[in-house]
Amino acid sequence: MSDPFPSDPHSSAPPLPGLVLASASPRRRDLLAQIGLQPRRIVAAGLDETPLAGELPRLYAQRLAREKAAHVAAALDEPALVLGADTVVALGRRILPKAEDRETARRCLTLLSGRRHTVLTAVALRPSAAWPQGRAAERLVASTVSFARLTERQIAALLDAGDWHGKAGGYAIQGHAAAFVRFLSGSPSSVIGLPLFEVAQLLRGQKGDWIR
Ligand SMILES: Cc1cn([C@H]2C[C@H](O)[C@@H](COP(=O)(O)OP(=O)(O)OP(=O)(O)O)O2)c(=O)[nH]c1=O
Repeated sequence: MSDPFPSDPHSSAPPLPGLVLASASPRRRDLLAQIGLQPRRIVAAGLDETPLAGELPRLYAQRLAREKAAHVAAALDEPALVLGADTVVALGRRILPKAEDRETARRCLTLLSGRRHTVLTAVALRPSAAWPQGRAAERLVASTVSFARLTERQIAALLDAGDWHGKAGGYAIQGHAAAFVRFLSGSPSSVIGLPLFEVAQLLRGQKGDWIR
């Protein structure tokens, strides 16, 4: 039987672009899946994330999201829309580190105990050169999180839980720290790494049928 839908080798239609997630974060992949988006590819940018001297938290998050998306977009020779993001925990003008060891997480939790802080997530979209119809776009989302006062024993228990590893500010609101979060004002998905409402809005602003 002949193929009812033969592909036309002479078709001039451009190949469809794919969504590429420029992040090593499994949270970001899971958050995209939550709204029905599956990236065609996941490519970690692997950039140096050291803040510039005196860099303000908002500008830092925006710069990194932009750099992650642009870095991955520049390396692609296929039509693609690249999504980069960066999440920063800020105490006023101070940027708290991403906790890679227990002592850093302990220092962060001690600072956050009994206080309100800001969680900033910047997202950036960059089209690859092979998809010039795409538009560069970005958003910054700020949320406020208030922690209860933590005792030394409670901090030790949070550290033992281990889910602070690789998290901005040394805690995971989706993990054990939730037992100490008095309130969150803003975007829960943004605190975990990707503001889903804003990502959907940005995709709706692109040419093509990315999301309804
Ligand atoms: C505050 C907070 C942060 N986080 C996470 C989100 C981000 O993955 C991480 C902040 O580090 P990021 O540098 O934003 O992201 P990443 O290192 O995980 O991945 P990549 O740089 O490749 O994109 O902290 C939580 O999961 N829960 C929280 O409550």
